[in-house]
Amino acid sequence: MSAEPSQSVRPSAQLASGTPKLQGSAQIEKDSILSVRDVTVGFGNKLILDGLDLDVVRGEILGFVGGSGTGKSVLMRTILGLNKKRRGSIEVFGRNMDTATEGEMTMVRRRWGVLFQQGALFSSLTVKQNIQVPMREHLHLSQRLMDELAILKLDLVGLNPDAADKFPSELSGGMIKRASLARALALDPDLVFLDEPTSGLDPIGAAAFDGLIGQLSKTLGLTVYMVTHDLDSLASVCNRIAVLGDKKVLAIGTLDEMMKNDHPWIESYFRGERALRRV
Ligand SMILES: Nc1ncnc2c1ncn2[C@@H]1O[C@H](COP(=O)(O)OP(=O)(O)OP(=O)(O)O)[C@@H](O)[C@H]1O
Repeated sequence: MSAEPSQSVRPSAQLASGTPKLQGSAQIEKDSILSVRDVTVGFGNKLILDGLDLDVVRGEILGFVGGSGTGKSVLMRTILGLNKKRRGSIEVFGRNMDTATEGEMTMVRRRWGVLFQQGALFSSLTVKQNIQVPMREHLHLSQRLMDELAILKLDLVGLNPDAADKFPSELSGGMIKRASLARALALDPDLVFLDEPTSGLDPIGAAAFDGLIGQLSKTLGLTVYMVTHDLDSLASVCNRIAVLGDKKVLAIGTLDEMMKNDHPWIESYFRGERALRRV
């Protein structure tokens, strides 16, 4: 995945609106549904994250950026419990992930959805069966009800019911992203993690996907944690942006605040030649 800001200029990229009213760090901590404190992750003798802090506020769309290989996916996987940390704590929905009981962990997993890079649909399952994987794991529903729910999820992400019986290999890139999002929404989550959701999409498809994320966030009250390299996504749907660098969150705030930040990487990302071309 390239670390370069997107070259494309979207048809209707604008500054995010509807930013939650945040009054300083105390308010952010109070409204936080994901709280990361002092998290340190390494592999062998290579330290990737060192004492990282982060809060994600209920209802916001947080864009997460950083140079290639800085650890954006590692952090997301650590939050999801797929990577071990060496130090620190992670609280999701008020539950400390180290001390939560198995039952509490199951409840937390039911309340989040994940869209991995490239969609990560099971290639041997149809779209409908993919959407039903989390339902089978967590719910006890009849096949008929799960079939109805799968069609509703497809509708939610703008796919026709006839996509239900297709295999991932029969879908376009944009349809794969939408089908993956439908699977991430299978259990009506409060929080979704999206790892580079618009990568590989053309500018019109990417703008439509951004629009979908914004609309779902608004109508379902979804909180969105989105790793992206896409400046248009950051500008059009993200309420806040976090920048990863030097093994930590270097800065977090609105796009306006990023535009004023004079850290060299942040400056070249948000005010470099490529970024300014999209203005
Ligand atoms: N399981 C692992 N074992 C060893 N090293 C790993 C492992 N997972 C990630 N890394 C290393 O951690 C570093 C950060 O990787 P990560 O995939 O999080 O970067 P990223 O910021 O998401 O990059 P990109 O924007 O290119 O996707 C890289 O140097 C990667 O090689």
